Amino acid sequence: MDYRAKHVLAPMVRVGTLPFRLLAAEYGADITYGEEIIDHKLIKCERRINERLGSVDIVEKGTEIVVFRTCKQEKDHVVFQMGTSDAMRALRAAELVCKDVAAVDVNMGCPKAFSLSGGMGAALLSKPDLIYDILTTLRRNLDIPVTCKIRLLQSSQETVQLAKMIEKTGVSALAVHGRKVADRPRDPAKWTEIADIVNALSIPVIANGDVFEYEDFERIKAATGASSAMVARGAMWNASIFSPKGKLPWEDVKREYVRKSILWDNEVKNSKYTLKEMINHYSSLDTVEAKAIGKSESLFDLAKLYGEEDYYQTVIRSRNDKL
Ligand SMILES: Cc1cc2nc3c(=O)[nH]c(=O)nc-3n(C[C@H](O)[C@H](O)[C@H](O)COP(=O)(O)O)c2cc1C
Repeated sequence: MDYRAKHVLAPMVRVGTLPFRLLAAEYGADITYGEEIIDHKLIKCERRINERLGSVDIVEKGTEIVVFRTCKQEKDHVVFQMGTSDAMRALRAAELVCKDVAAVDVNMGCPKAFSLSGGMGAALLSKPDLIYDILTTLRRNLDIPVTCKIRLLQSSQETVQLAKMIEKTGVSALAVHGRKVADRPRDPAKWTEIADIVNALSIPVIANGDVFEYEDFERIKAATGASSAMVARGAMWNASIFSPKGKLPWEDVKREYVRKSILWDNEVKNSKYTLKEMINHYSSLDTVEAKAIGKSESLFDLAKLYGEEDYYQTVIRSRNDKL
């Protein structure tokens, strides 16, 4: 996969499942990351072809719990992001998905207690030997590109040193979220510190942080010199941020997301979460609509809420015809 001059959908837990990734790609995203999935979870799974949906499902063995769903439409641009703290476990996990995705990425930026206590996410940033071990193990054993996503360290000098070590592992690209571990989302992303990394590396850098409009893709690239730009919240609120023609009304995007959730049988909790994030940004959670989402227990409930019952029934009929 080529990581230059790309507009990238960032990994987002709960948000970045198949319907959202396909939506972002339809609007113009060149590369779409899936939500982070922990290796411990993945190694308990098996790969199943889902004939009814036309998807590939990674399912927890002995259950119907879908941990990761993908399909051939996105095979050449979807990135599987993993949480790990162990090279061999990371490899076992990656082997389960590597035939169905374009690349594998390791999350080295998550500041949440769950990740840190498991030695994953940002905990890796202070363990360069372990980073080296994980990335070289994946790279030597997989036929697809391997990348990682980091946050900034305390000083720019330290981040550059780490980034150079990461480059030596042979990764295909490095995504940099321009915030430090202790920074909050409202703190401005430090584009100048991303620029320091770009200047020191030869591999493509994907700059991430505070892209909220289509024009910001070029602004962050110009300010950092990065090859590509990645967006999280700006896309979560309105996935049409990727469209060069400008954003569509968020209500239209929201409806399209509901339809895609139905089409790909998305986990309803994830659809509810994503819809609420959109509504909270553009309107309020204190609305009839938001409260009705809260009470919805199924995709059919969401279909009813948005007047998409006919679409829902058509999808179900066509799935049943495939049996
Ligand atoms: C809802 C949500 C979920 C996220 N989940 C992940 C994740 O699974 N893996 C990851 O590396 N970063 C995750 N992030 C961080 C984003 O990928 C991104 O680095 C951060 O939000 C900064 O980009 P932005 O300024 O465009 O929002 C998440 C962010 C949000 C808002």
